[in-house]
Amino acid sequence: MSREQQAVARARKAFETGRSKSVEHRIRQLKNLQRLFTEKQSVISAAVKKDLNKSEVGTQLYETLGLEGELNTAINHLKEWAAPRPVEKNLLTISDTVYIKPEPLGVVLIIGAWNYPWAVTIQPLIGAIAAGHGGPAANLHRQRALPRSDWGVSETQELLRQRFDHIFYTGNSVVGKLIMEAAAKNLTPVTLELGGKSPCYIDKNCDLTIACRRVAWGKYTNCGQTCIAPDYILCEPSIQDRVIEEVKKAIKEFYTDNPKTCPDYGRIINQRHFKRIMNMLEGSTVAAGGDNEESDCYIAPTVLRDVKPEAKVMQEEIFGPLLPILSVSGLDEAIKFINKGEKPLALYCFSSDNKVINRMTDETSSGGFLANDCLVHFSVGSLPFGGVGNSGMGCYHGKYSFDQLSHLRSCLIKKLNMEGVNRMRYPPHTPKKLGWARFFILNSVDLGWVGRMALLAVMVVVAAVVLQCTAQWCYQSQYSCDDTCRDPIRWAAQFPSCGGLRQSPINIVSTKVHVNSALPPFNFIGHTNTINITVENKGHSAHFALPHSVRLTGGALPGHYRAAQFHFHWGGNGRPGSEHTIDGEQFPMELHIVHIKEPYGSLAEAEHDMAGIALLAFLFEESPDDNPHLDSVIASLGRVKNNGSSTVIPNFRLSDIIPSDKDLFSYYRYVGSMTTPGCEQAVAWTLFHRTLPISSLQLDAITQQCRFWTGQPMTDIFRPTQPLDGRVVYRSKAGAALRGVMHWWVGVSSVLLGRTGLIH
Ligand SMILES: NC(=O)C1=CN([C@@H]2O[C@H](COP(=O)(O)OP(=O)(O)OC[C@H]3O[C@@H](n4cnc5c(N)ncnc54)[C@H](O)[C@@H]3O)[C@@H](O)[C@H]2O)C=CC1
Ligand SMILES: CC(C)=CCC/C(C)=C/CC/C(C)=C/C(=O)O
Repeated sequence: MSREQQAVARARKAFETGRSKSVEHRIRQLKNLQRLFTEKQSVISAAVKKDLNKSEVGTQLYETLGLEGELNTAINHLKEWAAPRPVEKNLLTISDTVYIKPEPLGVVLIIGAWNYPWAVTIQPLIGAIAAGHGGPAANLHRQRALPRSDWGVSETQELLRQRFDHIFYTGNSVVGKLIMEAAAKNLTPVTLELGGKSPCYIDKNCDLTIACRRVAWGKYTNCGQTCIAPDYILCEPSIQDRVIEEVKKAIKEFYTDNPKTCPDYGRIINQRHFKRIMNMLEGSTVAAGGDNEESDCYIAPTVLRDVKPEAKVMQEEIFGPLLPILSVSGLDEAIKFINKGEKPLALYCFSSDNKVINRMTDETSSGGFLANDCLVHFSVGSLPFGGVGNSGMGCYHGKYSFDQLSHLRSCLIKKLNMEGVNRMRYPPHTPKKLGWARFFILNSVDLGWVGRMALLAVMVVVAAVVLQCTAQWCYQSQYSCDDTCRDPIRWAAQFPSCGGLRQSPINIVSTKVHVNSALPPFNFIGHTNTINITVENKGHSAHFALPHSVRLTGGALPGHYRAAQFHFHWGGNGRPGSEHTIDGEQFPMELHIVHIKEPYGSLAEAEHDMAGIALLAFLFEESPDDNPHLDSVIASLGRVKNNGSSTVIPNFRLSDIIPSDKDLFSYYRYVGSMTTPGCEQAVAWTLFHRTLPISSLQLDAITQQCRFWTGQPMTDIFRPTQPLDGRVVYRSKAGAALRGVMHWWVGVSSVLLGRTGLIH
């Protein structure tokens, strides 16, 4: 086994122990690394001094200071970074637990360059430890420093033959491609922090002294061997001389008249690079600097003027202290020039004019963009640092390092209930299910603070929608409606009252009814008033709303009642559709007029009272002729074909469709329920003997016009008859005395309450 294989095996074994997954362990490791920079600062600085002639202060300022900041950030935020991250949900997943769980990938190989040897290796290492990796194999390629731990090109090549879970590479683009090729063999993800030529546009509209000082600092720091150093200047010819003068002034200010002896001026890493940089001078005019000494790897801060795009120095990243100036006619040409090249790692623009800065950002692309300064974006831990295109892929710093080296695992934890909602995605697929799926999937729930505020409201909407999809009831005729709705025999599963012992409708066996002389005629109030009524398709039937002025007393009802609405139950295609049957006979249609006991304001309030709702029912019988009083009703149904649609019938009189109270003295009475969910057992039923006429043509017209909420034709809208369960059906006797009324009702109530008491 090679040294490299052993190192990788050790790292993998360490990872497989699972120790590195604990956040406490990661924080301990990061604190150990923190100690390295306090305890070994002078050793670190001395090593970098040997390599690059960086001063101790320079090493701290440009390398270790940033690392200390990164360590503090990681230690302080790790718990938060590593914690599961709840995400926005859609309506389909609102009741699930949906989150991102950051997980370590495994073993990470970090390959760094020599120019900032600590920054470019330890900074990704901080991310790797924070993300919970085992023992990352850091390859520190430094020529003179720490020789025994130095692994160079051949060791890196051997490492690349091993399998890793991520490779984080910093260096040039040519080697970057080799890294990616090696990684591809194992489909290992890569982060490539590469370089390239970072342009610097100086607009004539800016303070050139300040601009040139900042450019000079960015260029000559570390002797130009900085990945994000401004590679060359683009400016108009009119300002070139001033730019040269100002850069020269800054060089003198920073590095004295003799940079060679200045402790803050660095050296080229080796003679190979020295020769490479010196070769680039060929064909260009030196405007400042140019002095050099090969044995000392010294090249003075140098400015080149009137440089042509074809010049040698413009063919590759300089990575040394040469600053070429190229002429452009203005911003347009600068943008064109930049866009002709590869996408740079950094792009700099100096201008006092925001429009210039905005155009430069809008019309170009680069890893990072900095206006009116150089390099400092590297030190902002909250900004992702990385290239684009030829300057690299992936990014790091702060939380970005953690994320870059983590697997952001998508987790969705569902419960095994709520199966009804899932039906929209199970075959058979139908356009209706697709409609629901669109609604549930495309409506997201933002759980930000605003979202949290709105969550309650959303839950209500969702509950309503879920109910509609999972608990929506339907008539038997609709039952094929994607199997999401409940037909009458399953209403009770969702609406428990529907399984009660006082349910309606019933079959009335005429020979078993109890004739009761205490059931007097009714007293209709407002039935002859001319009113405008609103008709609405409610999805299961059409409701005709009645005003409060229509009222009802008498009929042995225990109080005064006001009308709420009337509706019809019908069949279809010649089939009968009444709800109640008499001696087993079903009638073509049935009219229900719903009344609420006073002082209740709504059905919901009335449903707690056993006689809170008074329902007057009329059966229709087929007649040879049309019933002209039904014309306006039939016409209005044609205007409310679809669920939710409504219309108005003007000048309507209830007395036109039902006989006057004088003619309605004969009726059946029993206590029961509403005939649609929730089947509230709060109804005093009155079914009149007197039937209403309707022709078969009218019946056809009624049953063929409307559609259910499911879109199907609204036919056979009746609930099958329910067991009597011991209840008594009474029949009124014409001419009954009014004084027996309360006595009758009290009698009925006590019988029912007694039964209810037995049941519970
Ligand atoms: N984007 C960024 O953050 C940074 C980018 N850079 C870029 O790096 C470049 C300068 O560094 P380099 O000269 O590349 O540094 P380098 O010569 O130190 O190479 C970088 C790493 O690649 C390894 N390597 C080199 N040749 C290899 C090969 N054939 N096979 C396998 N491994 C190999 C080296 O051992 C070293 O660890 C510049 O282009 C600079 O812009 C440098 C620092 C930071
Ligand atoms: C404000 C301040 C001290 C900023 C430091 C900017 C700087 C010189 C960063 C160096 C970045 C770096 C490590 C580049 C590289 O790898 O080439």
